[in-house]
Amino acid sequence: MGTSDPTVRTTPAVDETGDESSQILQTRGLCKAFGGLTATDDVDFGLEKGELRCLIGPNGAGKSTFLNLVTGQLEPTAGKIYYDGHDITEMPSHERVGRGISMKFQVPSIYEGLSVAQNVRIPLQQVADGDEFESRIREILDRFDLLAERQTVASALSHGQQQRLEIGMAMALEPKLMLLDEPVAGLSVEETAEIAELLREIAEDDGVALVVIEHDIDFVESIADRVTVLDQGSIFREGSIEAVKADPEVKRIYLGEER
Ligand SMILES: Nc1ncnc2c1ncn2[C@@H]1O[C@H](COP(=O)(O)OP(=O)(O)OP(=O)(O)O)[C@@H](O)[C@H]1O
Repeated sequence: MGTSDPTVRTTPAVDETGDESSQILQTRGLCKAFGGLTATDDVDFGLEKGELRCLIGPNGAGKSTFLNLVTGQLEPTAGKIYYDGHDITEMPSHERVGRGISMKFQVPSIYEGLSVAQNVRIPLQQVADGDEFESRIREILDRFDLLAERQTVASALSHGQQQRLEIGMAMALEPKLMLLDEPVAGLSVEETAEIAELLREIAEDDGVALVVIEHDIDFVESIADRVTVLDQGSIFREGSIEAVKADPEVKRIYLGEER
């Protein structure tokens, strides 16, 4: 599908010269089929280090499938995934986490029966020394505004606090790439604004690259450097939020969907 707007690309930013140093993540020809259904269709995706990219598209467009391929939860049918210059297509999921790819799922995957501090301790055990635990836990809880709740059992937190806790747990792993599936679904306006600010800080201050699946276009507008639109498993458009929002073809694929 073509467009006359030069700020909107119909093909993604893949560096064919082999100079991949500025990109933390690339996929080439990535495909995933579930039986006869192609959920990811020949996706060439490129993400700069420290970039905050939003992934949007209608229901069933293949957004979650794409993130699950990057984390290794799903195996591709074809294609390659490169992370920080290395081919990780065959790498097991836990090893990808160890190399700095962390995922935040839509439903908070926290340990509900444990305290807030104990939750943060779990990922820290993978990266920090024992004598650093207490100071690192305090640092993370302070940053994610959960210090007063350190002894609170996680199930008693508000939904917004649980989302912040899970992002804090993901940051405890010192990632280079964080993938988030609808991090503000069901949150209040205030909680959404807090998460938006945190994600911008994580990209700008920590230099972590983020891919965020999101349906809320106002939230996308408030955080994204660039936007990738998926439709029927393929990249449909890619560009600035302004250009993508103004594209009549993007509006067309969303027609009939409540946003
Ligand atoms: N494990 C699976 N087995 C079979 N089909 C699947 C599986 N996972 C996803 N699909 C199908 O693949 C397509 C893409 O699904 P996916 O969840 O990636 O889309 P999405 O863009 O994240 O959608 P939504 O916005 O509704 O979450 C859908 O048609 C879905 O039904």
